[in-house]
Amino acid sequence: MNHATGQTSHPDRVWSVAEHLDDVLSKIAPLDPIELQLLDAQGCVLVEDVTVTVPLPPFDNSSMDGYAVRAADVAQATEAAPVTLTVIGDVAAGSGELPEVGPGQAARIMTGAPLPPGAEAVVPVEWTDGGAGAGPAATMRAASAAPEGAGGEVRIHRPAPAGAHVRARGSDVTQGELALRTGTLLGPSQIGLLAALGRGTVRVRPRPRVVVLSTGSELVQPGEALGPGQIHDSNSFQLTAAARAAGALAYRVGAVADDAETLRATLEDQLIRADVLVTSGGVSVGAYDVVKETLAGLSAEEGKVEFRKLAMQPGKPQGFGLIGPDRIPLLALPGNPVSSYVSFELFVRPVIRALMGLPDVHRPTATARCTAALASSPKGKRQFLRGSYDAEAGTVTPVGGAGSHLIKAMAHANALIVVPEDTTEVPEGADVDVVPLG
Ligand SMILES: Nc1nc2c(c(=O)[nH]1)N[C@H]1C(S)=C(S)[C@@H](COP(=O)(O)OP(=O)(O)OC[C@H]3O[C@@H](n4cnc5c(N)ncnc54)[C@H](O)[C@@H]3O)O[C@H]1N2
Ligand code: MOO
Repeated sequence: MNHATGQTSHPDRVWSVAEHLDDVLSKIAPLDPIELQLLDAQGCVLVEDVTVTVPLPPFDNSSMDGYAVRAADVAQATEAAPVTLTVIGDVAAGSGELPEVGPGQAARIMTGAPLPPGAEAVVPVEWTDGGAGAGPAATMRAASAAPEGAGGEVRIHRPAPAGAHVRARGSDVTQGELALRTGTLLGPSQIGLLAALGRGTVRVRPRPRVVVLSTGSELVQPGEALGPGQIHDSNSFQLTAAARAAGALAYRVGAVADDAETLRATLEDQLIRADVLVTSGGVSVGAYDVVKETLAGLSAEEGKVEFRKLAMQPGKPQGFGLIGPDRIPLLALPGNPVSSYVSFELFVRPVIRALMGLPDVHRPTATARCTAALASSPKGKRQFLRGSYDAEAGTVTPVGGAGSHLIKAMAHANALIVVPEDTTEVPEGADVDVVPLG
């Protein structure tokens, strides 16, 4: 369709991969941000600047299990001439009430516990006798087994200047500081920081809800026996898995028979829960190509889906448009299993990532030395062959042939080999572009 005029392009026009992709992406805007629970926001893009309301750490605390002391008290301590201090109590992590450490005193302190008033440094337990009166201690005894450790005396073997083994309030982030900038992709450590800052929810672009439905009267659900002429529906599983791998929340709808009314009703039902609709099958030129038949004839109110021929192999027939009251993007992919998967990688994955507001919507490409000759790529078409890519060796080996029904070869490949439109043959050992599939 021409955006300016709303006209449909000529049915004989052949679109390049880039033209189709540009047209699709030009109609996709990132989803509106929503507030999500932290773990639901993993993999999403942050849509707010997160500033620090409580510094981290929120209070001065010990980085070691040991004794909180006054620096001057222990300045002269050596193992030969230890300094003896009176232990006034325990400070455990989470302690609210803190003892005041006066001259000649120490408080036994645990990692993460607040530094009590009066104390300036922490002497690790290994630099003391641990209160046992013998040589250097290796460890503290559990308070439950030896409550007397919270009192008595401790001999300090080494000095500790002010600040030693103390993690100062705000030494990680200070109040008012920018912790995470809008546009940040939330991975595990960003989620950890948000939690540390006390954020229970966060504003992000959500994962798109992708509804996948396959069409074909020959399709049978895996697990069920095949009758004559039937095959198992593999596309809806492959595409749903691919949508999840791309970051979407994907829902698989059972295969729909080649019947226009059923397809129309199913699409109407699914529109409510979809940010993207993906169909497979029924887009070529056969007498039962019901996706094309149904969607090419939508009323202006229902939306518009255009069916095109692309200069690519596999994946020549493609449908794309916006349907329903909310104008939800619909991508109608060809039914051949390799065609539908390659089409997903090229067109649906970027749509999902654009909806999520991710900066890199396309997979990176690499150059690799092809270990075998590639013969007879169709002239004028961009061909996507399946390959086994070895990043370390910088090589790619074709897996299976060009047939778009070769499901096993696809499953044994880890990359697509791209043969440009003007190339029909690639000699063994030549460099080719590859798209590694993660
Ligand atoms: N006369 C012509 N015939 C065909 C042309 C053409 O230009 N002229 N194009 C061919 C190309 S290229 C493709 S790709 C396919 C696309 O066909 P459809 O999108 O209409 O898909 P179907 O006819 O429904 O199915 C094709 C093939 O794939 C199998 N299939 C379909 N759905 C599934 C599924 N969910 N799981 C597993 N396998 C599936 C189906 O049984 C067929 O074998 O058209 C060519 N024909
Ligand atoms: O274009 Mo079809 O997708 O080659 O098999």
